Amino acid sequence: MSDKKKRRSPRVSGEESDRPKVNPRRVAFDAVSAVTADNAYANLVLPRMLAETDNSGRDAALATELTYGTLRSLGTLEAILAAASGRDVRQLQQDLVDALCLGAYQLLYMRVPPHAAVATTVSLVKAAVSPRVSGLANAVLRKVAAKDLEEWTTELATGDRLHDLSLRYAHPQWISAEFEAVVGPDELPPALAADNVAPPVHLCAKPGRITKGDLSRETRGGVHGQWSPYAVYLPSGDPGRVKAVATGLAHVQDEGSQLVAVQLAEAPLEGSDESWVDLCAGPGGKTGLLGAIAAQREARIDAVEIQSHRAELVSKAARGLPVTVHTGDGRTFGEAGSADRVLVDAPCSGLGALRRRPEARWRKQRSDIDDLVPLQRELLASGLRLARPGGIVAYVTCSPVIAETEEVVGSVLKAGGAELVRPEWLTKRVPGSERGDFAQLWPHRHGTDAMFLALLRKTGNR
Ligand SMILES: C[S@@+](CC[C@H](N)C(=O)[O-])C[C@H]1O[C@@H](n2cnc3c(N)ncnc32)[C@H](O)[C@@H]1O
Repeated sequence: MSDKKKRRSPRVSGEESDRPKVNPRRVAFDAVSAVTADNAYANLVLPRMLAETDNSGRDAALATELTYGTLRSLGTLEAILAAASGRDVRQLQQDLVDALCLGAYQLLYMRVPPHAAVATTVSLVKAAVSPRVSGLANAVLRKVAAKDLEEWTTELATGDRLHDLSLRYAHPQWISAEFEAVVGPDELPPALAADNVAPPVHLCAKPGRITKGDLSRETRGGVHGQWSPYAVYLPSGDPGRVKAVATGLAHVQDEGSQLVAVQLAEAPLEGSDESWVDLCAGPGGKTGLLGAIAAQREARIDAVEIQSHRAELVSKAARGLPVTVHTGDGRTFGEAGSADRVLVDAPCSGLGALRRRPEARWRKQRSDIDDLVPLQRELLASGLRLARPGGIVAYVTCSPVIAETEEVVGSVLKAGGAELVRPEWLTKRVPGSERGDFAQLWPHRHGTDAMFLALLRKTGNR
């Protein structure tokens, strides 16, 4: 993404409120601008803009495809625009770059006829950027339109495999390198491609509250998930409108997140099994599922979250379940040796969920991971401190990156007092999920987020 230059806020209300309807391309432009100029999150800002501008049905679908697709592909679009314009796009004003990226996305990734993509983008530039640069926009987009995506990526290829794949599949090269270190070179292209496909909504039927069958009937056409005993795939529509979701009997949760939570509950354990801890609980997806399982087993959960607004979300997710929510630091929480099962769902880079957050890949940097690793180690060490001898700790990340996963676990194990347990409930259920002694799910293999799980048993005092 090019350098962000501050400028006016997106115009979806106020000055446009007297207009009967805002064009979906303009909505997409405003959403992309809010992301590039104001660091907004597309999945938060776009639904609000669509509602405020009365866009629904096909118009909303077009605005969504334009916004999410453009944001996902930003690095590749900017590289192509740089070649077509003969200049570094960072020299151009940001709102012009946003409009050009939207136009280039329609030319290269959608079936919009070239004359329509160019004409509508030039009109957008005139209205939303400045009539002075509409000629430049027209000239650049005509050059972009002269080749298709395959021809552009071939022309811009350098022969460096990782660079060329990153360009083709629109990922920063450092992320491709991190994925390749786990899946290897042959599986890298499908792993990258899967991040460019919007995921379906997965629901979790809380055990003891509603069955999968009843939930799928309520969703009218929802099908049972492939892996999790509680997953239902929502065919379409707003999950908030499903009655079971609105009443808390079910919740939205990626199937991979369900699997790692259930694996903690399914790990063999000798002795007492009544005191569970969820050490990084917000916003409460896994607490909700584990809380429902705990209720069936007469166990109870202490759920810890450092941010108070996220702790409130956990309380909401756990309503009616045997869960006590604490706002506090998981590194210092609780009494050593008191817990039978502990979940450490650590804050991480989130590189396993890039398909859900269109702009995320361009915002993250490798140094973010270096900043997270010490906290991840401390939280895992704290989880082991809380576990009683023989107790089980699940270390989970929504990232496959080696530094956040194997290396964190390896360094904490070095301190002694714990051993690895193979997550067999999960790996037997889900082919292709074994990663040495750990479990690793992938969007391209399993249709889930790329969740990592390590199971540890406390063997002595720490
Ligand atoms: C990956 S998210 C957890 C997702 C959650 N388990 C779920 O399934 O909905 C990590 C959470 O840990 C919280 N967190 C970060 N540092 C923490 C700390 N020191 N103690 C407790 N929670 C922390 C973050 O605020 C964030 O809500």
